[in-house]
Amino acid sequence: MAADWSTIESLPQTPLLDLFANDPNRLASLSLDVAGIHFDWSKTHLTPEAVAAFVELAKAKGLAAKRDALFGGEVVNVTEGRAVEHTAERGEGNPESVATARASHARMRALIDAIEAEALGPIRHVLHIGIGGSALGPDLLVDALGRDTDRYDVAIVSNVDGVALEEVFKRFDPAATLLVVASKTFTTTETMLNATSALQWMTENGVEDPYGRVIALTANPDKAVEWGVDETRILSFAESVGGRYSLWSTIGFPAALGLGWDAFEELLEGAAEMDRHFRLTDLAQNAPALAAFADLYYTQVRHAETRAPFAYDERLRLLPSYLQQLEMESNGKGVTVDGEAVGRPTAAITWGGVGTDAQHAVFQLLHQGTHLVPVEFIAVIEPGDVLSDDHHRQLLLNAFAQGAALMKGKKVDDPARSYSGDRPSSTILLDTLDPRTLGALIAFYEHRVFVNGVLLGINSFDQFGVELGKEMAKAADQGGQEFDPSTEDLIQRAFGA
Ligand SMILES: O=P(O)(O)OC[C@H]1O[C@H](O)[C@H](O)[C@@H](O)[C@@H]1O
Repeated sequence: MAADWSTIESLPQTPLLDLFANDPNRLASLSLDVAGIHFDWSKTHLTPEAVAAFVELAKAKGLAAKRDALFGGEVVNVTEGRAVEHTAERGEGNPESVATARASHARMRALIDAIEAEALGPIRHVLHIGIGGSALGPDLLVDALGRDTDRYDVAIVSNVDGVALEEVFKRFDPAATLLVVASKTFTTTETMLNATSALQWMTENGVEDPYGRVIALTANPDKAVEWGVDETRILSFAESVGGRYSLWSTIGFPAALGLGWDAFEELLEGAAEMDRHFRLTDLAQNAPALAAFADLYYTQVRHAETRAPFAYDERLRLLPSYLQQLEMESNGKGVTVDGEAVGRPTAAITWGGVGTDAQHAVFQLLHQGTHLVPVEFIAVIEPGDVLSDDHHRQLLLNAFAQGAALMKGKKVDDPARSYSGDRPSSTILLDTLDPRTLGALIAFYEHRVFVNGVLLGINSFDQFGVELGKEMAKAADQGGQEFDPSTEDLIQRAFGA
């Protein structure tokens, strides 16, 4: 089979219900189970033939070699001349990098033991300050897994809007607060300003040695020292761990402290299990690869501009925003690794929400709107609540029924009340939501992003697109630079002459 996009573009476009009718084996061939997670792509337009064509394309794009290079610690982030080693944090990768990660985890564990033993005083509150990858991952973990623990009260603050910090100041006791400053670069404006204000709040409220209560999580320890953090409380991680891939590193500290060390280790083990699946399984049976094939089918062949994950589980309510950074910052690119224009759409816009809430708000567009939106349902079989079974039963049945309705549609005489159907969805069903399964789920998404990037020929691991806005904000702050009339007017209105 020719291994290019045209093969995939010329595949027959058969409606979903016909695909089921024509192939009694469809469900079995388009679903699989890995690491306590069931994946079902049978309600997408993928077919065994489409998968075979994508496997050929992946071969032509050198996916296997690129995957080996990723796990081998080679420089795959070419524009920044760096290896990409988040998998080493969970024990999978170049042995030297794995050893470095283990050593940094050991230091993190020792510090957590010391905090638990009250070496830094009677800590009850943990104020974690970071933004982007230094906040979204920890926030997801703590929110998803920390509901039933009373170990520590963890707050994650990212926004430079002082309102975000003030909310936490109102409920935290400064005398019992640990301040965690998380920044890979230790230069991010928002984080450094928030950290300074938090230190000031501690000082103003009588904490004698506020610096003694600061933990820094960073790949730039020198900057943390310069900022005043004692070396014994700097938990560094490797430069080769990207910001949006960093929750496995010491950036996961608030999760490890808030959930306990065993939970953090289980998270890493679950991710490692997905790593091994991704590294060792045939692409036709490989969960991250199949998910990426479905993504690419819709962006390239059906011209879908967005994709929408809906978490049918309150505990996973932060998953869509976590995925927005992971997917859009990684694959929202316009040039290939060789600097050429990609010439085809790259990442879909990731949006989504929480079920069942979203059904009563945005699902109208999914069922009858004019955009094709591949939907992803994420649900958990074991309930997170102890109320009557009705709650969880309603939650799951709604998720399943939505997928069925999108596919089946409904034709009636009144066009306003008709549903076209043939709208795709995939389902990700976790046995339970524990650290291990969540680790595997997040690693699945990471590798899916990687496969998308390789097939598109782009570098998923840089993010130069965020720089220009930062530069211009800095210039505006420093003054002396002339902007366009609109921007000048806005500055004038907000701050006067
Ligand atoms: O961890 P930091 O160095 O503070 O960076 C925080 C975040 O800001 C940057 O602008 C990037 O877009 C993100 O990828 C990064 O996670």
